[in-house]
Amino acid sequence: MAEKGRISVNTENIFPIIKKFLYSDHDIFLRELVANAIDATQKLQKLASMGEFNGELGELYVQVDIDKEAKTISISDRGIGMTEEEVKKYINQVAFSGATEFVEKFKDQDTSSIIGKFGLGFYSAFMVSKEVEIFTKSYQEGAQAVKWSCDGSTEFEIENTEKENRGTTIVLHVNEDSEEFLEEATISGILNRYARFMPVEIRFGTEKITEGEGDDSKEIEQPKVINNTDPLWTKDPKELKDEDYLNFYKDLYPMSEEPMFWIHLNVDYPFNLTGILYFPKVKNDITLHKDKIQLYSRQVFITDNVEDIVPEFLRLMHGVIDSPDIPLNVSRSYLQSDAQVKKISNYITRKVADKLNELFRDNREDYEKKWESIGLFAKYGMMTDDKFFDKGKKFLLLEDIDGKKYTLDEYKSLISENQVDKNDNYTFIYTTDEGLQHSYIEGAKRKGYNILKMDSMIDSHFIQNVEHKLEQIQMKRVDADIADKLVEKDEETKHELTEDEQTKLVELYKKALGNENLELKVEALSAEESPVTIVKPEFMRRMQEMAEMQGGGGMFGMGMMPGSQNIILNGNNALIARILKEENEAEAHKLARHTYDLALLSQNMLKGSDLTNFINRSLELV
Ligand SMILES: Nc1ncnc2c1ncn2[C@@H]1O[C@H](COP(=O)(O)OP(=O)(O)OP(=O)(O)O)[C@@H](O)[C@H]1O
Repeated sequence: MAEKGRISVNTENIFPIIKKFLYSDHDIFLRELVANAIDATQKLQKLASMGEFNGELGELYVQVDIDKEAKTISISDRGIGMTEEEVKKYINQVAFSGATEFVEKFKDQDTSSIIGKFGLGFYSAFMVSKEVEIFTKSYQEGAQAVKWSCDGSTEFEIENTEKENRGTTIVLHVNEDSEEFLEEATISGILNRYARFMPVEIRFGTEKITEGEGDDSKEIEQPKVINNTDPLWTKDPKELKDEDYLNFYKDLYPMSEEPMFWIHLNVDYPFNLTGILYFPKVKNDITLHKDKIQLYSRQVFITDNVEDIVPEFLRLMHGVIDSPDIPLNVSRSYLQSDAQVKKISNYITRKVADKLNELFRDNREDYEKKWESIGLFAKYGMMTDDKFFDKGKKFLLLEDIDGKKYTLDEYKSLISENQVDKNDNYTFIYTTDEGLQHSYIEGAKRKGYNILKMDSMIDSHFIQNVEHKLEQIQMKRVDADIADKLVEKDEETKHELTEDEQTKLVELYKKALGNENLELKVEALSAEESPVTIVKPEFMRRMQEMAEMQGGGGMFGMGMMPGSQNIILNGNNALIARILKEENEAEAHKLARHTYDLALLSQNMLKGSDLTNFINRSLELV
């Protein structure tokens, strides 16, 4: 029979493990200790508000000090403090049992983010200290102050001590490897990062201010408060003006351009979340804007890596999210499967979609002006989130080459006359480069087609996505086919050439161009269309682009994939007819070559010696 048992972990090993695991992020010891001090202060405030503490509250703040000579850092609060029993219970037992669990669970993982989860918060002090002392006096009447000390082994000492004020002071005797933490700038930096918006005043160092006016003014030194205890997101949106939001933004991102607009998040059911998300003006370089959202838990800064809480596409936004309900201190894979996190992520997505919809509805003109930036969010969102896609269909705008913007529905009705093919598909014709695709655009315009501009970085992906998700829409780049064939209709232009003549023409071109493998086709186009056109069929071109994106072009190298370029000969063009009738073979080949070069030229594909030859031949013909 199998035997069941428990893996026992010896607490002797804990400190080395904590130190080893957490070495990458030593800074957080200060966050943990200051957060504890703030908790203790808020608990006292709570007791007072419930009438369970009737003593003098006094000035409530957390004081951080460094003493370079004694090599100590201390964190003091005037919160609830602890009795001897409480020290034994909360510091000794909880931490040690928590630490045991910690060691068992995460022996083999990268655990730099899981510290607080198991009540190791306080123990993070040992990452930077060779000895830690706690001086504490409970808020309860007549409480005896106690001193606890520990040198990082599992032995601790606890004794009675004298302490004037209620509350707790933690003294860290900084170890040799951590002396950087005795620098004012280092501590300032850490406090600025983690404690900037903590809810109880934190004092560190002093600052000089001028008091009074004119001759009476004097300089005085006063404690420096490093935090803003009630940041904007904790306030009632109804009381805030645009200016407040813009100022707060400047505060958070001093170097950034003004944002376009923002959303104030505020829910308390089924989870707790507040925050402000800003939409920056984004241009093409998405990566520059990523990872600017800061995540807080009850005003304690946790991280600016919100990968798993905020849907990918919304990571372009800036701002803060504060939620005590996000399990911050657990591993990433856990976060991804956490139902709460999913709900939060869905909530944010919905809010953003609603905001865009509202902007669109309330002020279309302004919305259109901001479309360049908004479009990135909208398209990115529609690609990555199906629910967002459904909402986005209403506020997505398509822009044509004349700069006119349409919703999907508006666009469909615009092209319903002329650009619906024989299978009832709406054909959206787009250009990625107006300069390069100019001759094709002209051709399509002659047919009365509308041409969309799809030239942003995200568009090529977006196109595939839209097609896939929307029925009866097909996207074709303007050079995917000759203008006559872009929208496939039943009607056919009559061929002037017989089958034999067509075969002869193809052979003639192959010979003239000296390449048997060219994909040549004779089509009956209108007489005024060019004699030769090179097209890049939509499907093959996308394959090629994909292959290139995946590096090198796969089995085809950087070259052209077969079938990714077709040469269309216009059987109804007068010049083609003349080439076919030309009895002098050399002359026929010369003309064939020339018409082909013209097609290349219109696409900016005529290069090197081919170009030189073309110029010489042109001069000769002139
Ligand atoms: N400054 C303090 N004043 C009063 N009690 C404190 C103070 N610091 C710590 N404690 C007590 O010690 C306990 C353990 O602290 P520790 O930081 O290890 O874990 P935690 O704060 O409970 O959890 P976490 O840090 O994971 O949020 C606290 O819950 C609290 O009861």
